Amino acid sequence: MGRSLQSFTGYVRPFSIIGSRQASGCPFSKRQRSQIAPTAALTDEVFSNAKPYSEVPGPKPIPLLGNTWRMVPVIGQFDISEFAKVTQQFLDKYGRIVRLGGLIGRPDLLFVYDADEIERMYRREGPTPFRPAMPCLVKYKSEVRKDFFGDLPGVVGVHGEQWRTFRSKVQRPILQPQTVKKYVAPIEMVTEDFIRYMENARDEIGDLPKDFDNDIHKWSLECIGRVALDVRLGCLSNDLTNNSEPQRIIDAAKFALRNVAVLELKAPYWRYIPTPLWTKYVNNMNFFVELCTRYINEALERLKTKKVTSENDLSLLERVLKSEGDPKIATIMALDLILVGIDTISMAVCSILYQAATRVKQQEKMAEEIRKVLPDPSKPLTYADLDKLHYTKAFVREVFRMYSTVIGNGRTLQEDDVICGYHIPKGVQVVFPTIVTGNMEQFVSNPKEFKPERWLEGNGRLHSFASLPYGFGARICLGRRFADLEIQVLLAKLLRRYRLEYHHDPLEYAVTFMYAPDGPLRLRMIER
Ligand code: HEM
Repeated sequence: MGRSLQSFTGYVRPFSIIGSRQASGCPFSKRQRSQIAPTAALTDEVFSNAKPYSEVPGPKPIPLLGNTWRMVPVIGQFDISEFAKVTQQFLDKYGRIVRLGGLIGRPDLLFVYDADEIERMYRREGPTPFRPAMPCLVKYKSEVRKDFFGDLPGVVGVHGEQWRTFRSKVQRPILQPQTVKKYVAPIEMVTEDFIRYMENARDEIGDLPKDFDNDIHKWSLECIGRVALDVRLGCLSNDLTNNSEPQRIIDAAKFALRNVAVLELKAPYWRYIPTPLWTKYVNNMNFFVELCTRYINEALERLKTKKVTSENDLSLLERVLKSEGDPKIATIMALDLILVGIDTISMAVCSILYQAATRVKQQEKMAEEIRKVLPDPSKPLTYADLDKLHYTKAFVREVFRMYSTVIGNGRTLQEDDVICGYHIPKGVQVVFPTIVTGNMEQFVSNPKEFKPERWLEGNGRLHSFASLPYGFGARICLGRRFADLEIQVLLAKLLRRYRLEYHHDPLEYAVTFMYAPDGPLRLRMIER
């Protein structure tokens, strides 16, 4: 299934004057820092020298049909599941800035393939960057369940002051390293259960089942339940009945993953009438809202009798409950983390494990590093241990560069701008296709070579803004520290004891919601 353009740009952010802010989300931020100063203010002169918007190259819309048809599988020449290739084709055919206009019922998309320009735009973002995202969710939050979400509907699919106010309430506890440190042991426990689950799921030669990607989803659900709801959801149990709550949660997450793109791209009629798929979507979302509400109420009850001597005794959820005094904030925070924190990490892990299994030399280097840092496999992991896994982190970073899980980010222009010498009007949705820019010779030396060392050695070209897996600036991924933690714990635990292999037809990458290997992920797991 293809991921909709709207969702694609959904992983983007807006504009303002941030000055010298760094790509703070990245563990390699020092190295990644760009040498290029953010461009000075856009003067009248800059605008008057700019070429008009109408001259930006790009596919010309056909009268009546516009350009939308080009993205529709079967009739158009661009298959949405091949979106990574399409974005590359745009660059090859039209150059570093491409306008896709005439899209029925939506603003133009402007693809920018110039890392310097991308940097400039990110650095000039205002305090409330606008990442056009998830129209279904926007309608659900702002219309269907306005009764519940009210004036502080969270961060995902929310913009302007409402976004800023909500984000400022939850950002500190979520992003503080102290908070994340507290989750090393809980995530390790979930991951140990997952590895046991994998051991049981293997066949006699050690191959994992065809739908192993579903199992990875269960692990990520279990992780997010532990982080956002303070519970073990029980998704990794081997004998779930159809009606059990964990199975219903798994089904709801799967439904969201598979149907949002269909709703947003193929059948946007829900905007006007409540189609059956839309009604199912609303019921599915209601299920998540009820689930979060119930677990947050339980956490609130527990908190009433919990002995707390310092902030350090509190979980992330408890900190938000205590500091905000409004369980609604904690519920909506949990909901947002769940909505975007399952597929992203699952798809990233599918990609990372597949790359590890098919790159023997690099996998062995990771295993060696992990063995060195963790000589005793029975000793619980610490944050300090994880911090020492430099090569392993570089491997992950290199997977993100070459196979960008979130294929791009974007921002809706809130002011007119000059990009690559063209005057671009406000309202246009700018797309930063990291899947392409991370692989451009101009910004990365020998981009076709898979080389984790490039993130450690500091020689060669590596433009900070060519590959930004978690976005940048005020709207940067809120779950990135947890995402890094979950990935590192999984690799440390798994590769410490097992070798991963892959003995089937090579998997192609496709945009199946995110960018990930498409097909049965039959990894083989062999004791070291
Ligand atoms: C490897 C996994 C992940 C990747 C590649 C990823 C990537 C991204 C990107 C590119 C953005 C947009 C940032 C921007 O606009 O500049 C984003 C936003 C977001 N992510 Fe992640 N993410 C991942 C995992 C997670 C997880 C596990 C969670 C939750 C625990 C999460 C929660 C969020 C939230 C809430 C936002 C919206 C932030 C806002 O709009 O204020 N992400 N993510």
